[in-house]
Amino acid sequence: MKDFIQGFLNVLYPPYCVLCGQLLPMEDWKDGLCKSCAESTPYLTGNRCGFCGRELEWGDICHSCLENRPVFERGISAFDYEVLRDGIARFKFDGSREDGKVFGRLMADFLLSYHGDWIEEIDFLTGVPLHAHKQKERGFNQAEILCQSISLYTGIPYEKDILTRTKETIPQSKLSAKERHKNIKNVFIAQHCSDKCVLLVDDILTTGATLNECSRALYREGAKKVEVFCLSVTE
Ligand SMILES: O=P(O)(O)OC[C@H]1O[C@H](OP(=O)(O)OP(=O)(O)O)[C@H](O)[C@@H]1O
Repeated sequence: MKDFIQGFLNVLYPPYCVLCGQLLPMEDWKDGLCKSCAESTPYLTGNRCGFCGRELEWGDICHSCLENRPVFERGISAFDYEVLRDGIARFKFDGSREDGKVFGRLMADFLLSYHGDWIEEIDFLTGVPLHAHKQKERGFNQAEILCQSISLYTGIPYEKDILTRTKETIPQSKLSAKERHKNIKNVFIAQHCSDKCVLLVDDILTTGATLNECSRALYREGAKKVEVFCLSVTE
């Protein structure tokens, strides 16, 4: 009976790979990934900017982070946004939380595989908050789902409600780079982070303005160190 119901659900909602979107026969479905993406997950590795994770030809910091030097200590991103564009849209805008849990699991795998040395010093993870109205409308906060999953697979504690977004802002995705910095200025407040090393999580880094403003708020409340971990970074 259970198999019958599962088979029926698979016809209604065929399983697909959260990374490439390919529809999958059940036997090829492996924890939300197709065989090819599971065997060769397109993580961002190699020489990367120490703040945003963009590829570098030389040096330690990309042009964009040199121009607007982030206040956070360092940062990493697991994927190129172009690879995840459709997947993030399914997660955030179609409400596919299960996809978000897989993304979080992949972030945990990326952290453990390539930046394992970060884990020891981190006191807790926290996510970029949505404004209460937007969270009600969306039904969830994408960063929270990522944090829960990262915490589950790495053992790093997840602390909710450390950051609050005090103003309902225009989505960054609708604005130019210059407007984004202005739009997000002073909209976050933080609590319960004094003397803590915080790993701040979000889904997309474009200008870095959002993560930077959250970091400012955390430092204002006495955080010892803020490090940033993003699911994806744009070109
Ligand atoms: O690096 P930045 O230039 O600051 O942009 C990144 C932010 O933009 C997106 O959110 P957005 O405000 O568009 O809202 P959303 O959650 O509805 O996508 C994304 O979720 C990040 O939080």
